[in-house]
Amino acid sequence: MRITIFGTGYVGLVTGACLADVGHDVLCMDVDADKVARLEAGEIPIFEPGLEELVTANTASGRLRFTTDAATAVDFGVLQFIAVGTPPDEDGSADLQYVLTVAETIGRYMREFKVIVDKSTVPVGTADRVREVVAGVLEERGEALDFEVCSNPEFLKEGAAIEDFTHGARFVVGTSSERVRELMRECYAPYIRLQEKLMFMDVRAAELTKYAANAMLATKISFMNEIANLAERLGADVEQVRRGIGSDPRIGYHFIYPGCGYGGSCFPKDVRALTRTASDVHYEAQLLGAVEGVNHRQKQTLFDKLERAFDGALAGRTIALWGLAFKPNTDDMRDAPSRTLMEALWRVGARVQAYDPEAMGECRRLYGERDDLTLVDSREAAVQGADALVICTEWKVFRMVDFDWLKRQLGMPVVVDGRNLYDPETVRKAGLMYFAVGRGDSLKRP
Ligand SMILES: NC(=O)c1ccc[n+]([C@@H]2O[C@H](COP(=O)([O-])OP(=O)(O)OC[C@H]3O[C@@H](n4cnc5c(N)ncnc54)[C@H](O)[C@@H]3O)[C@@H](O)[C@H]2O)c1
Ligand SMILES: O=c1ccn([C@@H]2O[C@H](COP(=O)(O)OP(=O)(O)O[C@H]3O[C@H](CO)[C@@H](O)[C@H](O)[C@H]3O)[C@@H](O)[C@H]2O)c(=O)[nH]1
Repeated sequence: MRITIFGTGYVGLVTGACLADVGHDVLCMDVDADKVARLEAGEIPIFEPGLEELVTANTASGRLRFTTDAATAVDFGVLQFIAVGTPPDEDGSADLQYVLTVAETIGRYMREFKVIVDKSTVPVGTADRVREVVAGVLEERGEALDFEVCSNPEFLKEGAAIEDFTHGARFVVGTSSERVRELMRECYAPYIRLQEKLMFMDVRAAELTKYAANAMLATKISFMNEIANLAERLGADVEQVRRGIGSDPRIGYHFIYPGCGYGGSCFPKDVRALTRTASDVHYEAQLLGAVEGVNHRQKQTLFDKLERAFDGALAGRTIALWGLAFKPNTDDMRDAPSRTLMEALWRVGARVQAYDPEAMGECRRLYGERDDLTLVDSREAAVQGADALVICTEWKVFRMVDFDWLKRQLGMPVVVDGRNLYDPETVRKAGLMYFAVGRGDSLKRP
C-alpha cells in the first residue's frame, strides 16, 4: 500500500518506519527541511530504542522515503496520515494550526480520492473541521473530488514506541465509511494476523477515546501520588500498599507507581485539553482538575524535601541530579519533573550537577550555558563534590548503588528519591538520610 505521513516526530517517524517494515511503501513529509535532510542522511533526530535500525533498514530497501515537497507527498498515498504536533494553547486547548495546515495542503494538491487519517491527538470535532478545510480548498479550486476523514489515535509510549506500535492492545479507527474500513484493514493487516485488534467506532468516539485513555492513566498516577503523600504522613509504606492494591485484578499493577509527578509531551497537555473541551460544552470536569492539581503539587515535592533536609539553606549548595528525561529510555524533557526541580533550585541560588544517559543534549538546548548548571558524563561525576543527591528518572543505571561509597561522595548525607528505587532500610544503614515517596517514615531523619 502507498502511504503518506505528514510529520516525522515521535509518532510520524515510528508509524512510517513500522508500516514500511511490514511491506508498505511509505513517504514521510515534514516542513522542517533540516530534519528531512538529517533523516535522508540516516541520522535519527530523536532517541528511541530500535528506531535507528528500523529506519536504516527500510530506507535502504527503498520502502521508506522522506520529502519536504507537499505536492509529491499528497500525490503519493491513498492514505494520508496526519501526525503533526498539537501543542497546548495558552488556555490549555489543543492548538490545531498544524493539523489544519496539513488539511489545507491535502486539499490544495489532491487529484484523486484520498483518505485523511488523523493520528495526531485532537479534540472531538476535529475530523469535521479537517473535512471543512479540505472541502473549502477544493471548492476554491473548483474541483469536486471525493475524500474521507477518519480518526486513528496513537497510543504508543516514548521509549517503547516500536513495541507499542507493533504489539499494541488495539488500533482504534473512527469512521462511518465502509471504504475507509477496508483500506484501514489493509494498512494494519500485518499486525492483526494473530488476533483481531482493529476497533471501528464513530469518529467522535475515537477522538474521545484517546483523551479518555490518557486521562485515565494520569488519574491512576495522581491517585497513587495522593495515597503516597498520605502514607508519608501516616507512617505507612506506599510500596506495600501498591502491591496490595495492584494484586486486585480490578485495579491491576500498571500505572500505579507513585513518583515525582507525570511529565512528557502527552499527559499534562491532554488532561488540560480535555478539561478545556469540557468547559467548552459548559461542563466542569472536576476530577480532571484535581488530577492536574495533584500532579502540579507532586512535581514540587522533590524541592520541598530538599529544603526541609537543609532547613531552607539551599543557597550556594550543589545538588546532584540523576536523570533529566521525563522517564527512562527517552531524551525527551518536555514537562519533566527534573525541570521543576532545577528551576526551583536556581531560584534560591543553588547549583545543579546533572547526569542523564540520553537527555543531556536536550538539557543543553533548553537551558544553554549557565553558571549554576554543570552537565557531567557519569552518575559518579554528578555526585562528586555535591551536597545532596536527587533521583528524578528511574534509568536502569541508577538502580544499583554502593551506598557507603555514595555517603563518602556527598557533603551532606541526603538522598531524595523521586522514583522509590531503593530499600529505605539499606540506604539508611549506610548513614544516609533517605527521602523517598510515601515510604512511611521518609519525613523523619535518622
Ligand atoms: N510523542 C508521543 O509519545 C505521542 C504518542 C501518541 C500521540 N501523540 C500525538 O501525536 C501528535 C504528534 O506528536 P509528536 O510527539 O510526534 O510531535 P513532534 O513534535 O515530535 O513532531 C511533529 C512533527 O510535525 C512536523 N510538522 C509540523 N507542521 C507540519 C506540516 N504542515 N507538514 C508536515 N509536517 C509538519 C514538525 O516539523 C515535527 O517534525 C501529537 O498530537 C501528540 O499529542 C504523541
Ligand atoms: O505508574 C506510573 C507510570 C508512569 N508515570 C509517569 O507518567 C509519565 C508518562 O509516562 P508514559 O505513559 O510511560 O509515557 P508517554 O510516552 O508520555 O506515554 C503516554 O502518552 C502517550 C501520548 O499520548 C500515549 O500514547 C501513551 O499511551 C501514554 O502512556 C512519565 O513521567 C512517568 O514517569 C508514573 O509516574 N507512574
